[in-house]
Amino acid sequence: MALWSILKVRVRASLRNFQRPLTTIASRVDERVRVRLGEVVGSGNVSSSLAVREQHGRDESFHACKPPDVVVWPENTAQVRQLARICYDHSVPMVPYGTGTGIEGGVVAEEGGVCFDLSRMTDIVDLHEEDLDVTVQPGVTRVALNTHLRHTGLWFPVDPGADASLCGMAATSASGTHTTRYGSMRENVANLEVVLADGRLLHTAGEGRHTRKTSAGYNLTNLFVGSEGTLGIITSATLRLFPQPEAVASAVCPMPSVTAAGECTLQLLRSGVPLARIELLDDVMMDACNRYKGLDYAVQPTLFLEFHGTPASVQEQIRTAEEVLSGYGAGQLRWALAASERARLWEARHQAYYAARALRPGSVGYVTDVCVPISKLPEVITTTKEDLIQSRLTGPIAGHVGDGNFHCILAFSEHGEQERQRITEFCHRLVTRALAVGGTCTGEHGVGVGKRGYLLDEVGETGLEVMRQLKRALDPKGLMNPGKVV
Ligand SMILES: Cc1cc2c(cc1C)N(C[C@H](O)[C@H](O)[C@H](O)COP(=O)(O)OP(=O)(O)OC[C@H]1O[C@@H](n3cnc4c(N)ncnc43)[C@H](O)[C@@H]1O)c1[nH]c(=O)[nH]c(=O)c1N2
Ligand SMILES: CCCCCCC(=O)C(=O)O
Ligand SMILES: [Mn+2]
Repeated sequence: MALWSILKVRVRASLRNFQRPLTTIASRVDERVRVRLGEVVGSGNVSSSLAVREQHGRDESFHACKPPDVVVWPENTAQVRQLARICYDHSVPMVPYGTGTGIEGGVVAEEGGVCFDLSRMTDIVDLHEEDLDVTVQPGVTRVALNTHLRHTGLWFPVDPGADASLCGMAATSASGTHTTRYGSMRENVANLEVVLADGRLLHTAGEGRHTRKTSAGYNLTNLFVGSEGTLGIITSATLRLFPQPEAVASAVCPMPSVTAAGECTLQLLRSGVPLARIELLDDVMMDACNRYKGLDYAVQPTLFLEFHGTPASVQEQIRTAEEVLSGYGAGQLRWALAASERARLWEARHQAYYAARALRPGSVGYVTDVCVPISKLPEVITTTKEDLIQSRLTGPIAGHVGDGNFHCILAFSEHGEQERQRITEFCHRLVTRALAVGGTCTGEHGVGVGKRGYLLDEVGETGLEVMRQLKRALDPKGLMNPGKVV
């Protein structure tokens, strides 16, 4: 059987496995419900216009738009609870919406229903500078938080390329370029306030609690981190903060091959240098970034590095790192020390998604996201690059290599059916390769609609069944973001 047919059979089989715990889902939001929703939020905060619905029925990815029936903009938690209760009573699906920057179709309204756009809840509720934590409402984005914190000497380091909402980041278990040193959302959320499907209010670590650690019962906080709107609506998040580093140095370092870059990354991690960031861009990605941002970096696999600490410790880290790098044939390091130069360097990295898509103007981007044990990274990334060449695909690679996590972005024309098929097959092989070495089908973008077919292989039958039991317990009518994750 051709690979494409095998793939289709497998995807169909795993789709059949979805025993969504829904009872009855109303296919449309009728006028009665619409009126009740409007009574809660006021007429300016509810819309059924097609343009607004279409804008909310898709994210930044290629996943097809499926608009919700209504969009509501609650302004506080009490309103979210009342809206949820109305949806629950009328068995209407609910889809939470942060900033729509997701790339696995998480906000696509698979079964219509009500989209909860949380962008008007923008309060930074509690800043405890002395405890190094902060509580934010779901409309607060990471840039808004860090701007607010600028004069406190503190910051929140989890940084996906997009300026996403922090509660959306909790919902997708996001990470970013600083994760290798500071962790992902999983390590940095201390408490969540969540409106459950029936309107009940849950504080995952207890109301008002904001400790650095707890061993009080089940870890409900991390049950909701990565739940992608399928278990409840996050109406506030308590996050860990860090002191802004006294000294920062960034560098760009060309490497002879992706294999050397991967092996060197491993050795740097083993050497104990507390790398603040280590990112790999392959030659194709460097070329795309040069073109997109008007830069002149060497078109070679390249490591982007950053060191944080006191001035003395940064110097020490750099000395060790340079020794390790030279052992792997690294080229000349280009340093960025001033804040503006560093910002330029990292802006080029963060725009990788758009730079890759700009290689083919008018294209859409098929983004992959796998993560493997760090020791397997050199092998998996090298094989993936060979696979791209054999598949006749242009797929720049960028990776958070300190975490064993990397992406290819395959820019394709919506009309090129054959090319799209080759891309789907390539992505399937990539995920299979990652799973085979003990990796995961998604390091950070989440399952959404794109990775549902792989969850069974990844967590096993019992794992998936326990996830579904948890879903049924919290959302017995199957109304929370139906068609996603489990
Ligand atoms: C250019 C670029 C670069 C990157 C990325 C995107 C883009 C466009 N991303 C992906 C994206 O930014 C990330 O998934 C964010 O966490 C999504 O946050 P939004 O607020 O946009 O959620 P969005 O609105 O897209 O929703 C995503 C999912 O979360 C749910 N959700 C949102 N808010 C919720 C809430 N308050 N309560 C419950 N559920 C909620 C939604 O229902 C949906 O399932 C990423 N990601 C990453 O991890 N690392 C990276 O490096 C990058 N880089
Ligand atoms: C090859 C670049 C793909 C980028 C996808 C977005 C993302 O997660 C990132 O790290 O950037
Ligand atoms: Mn990423």
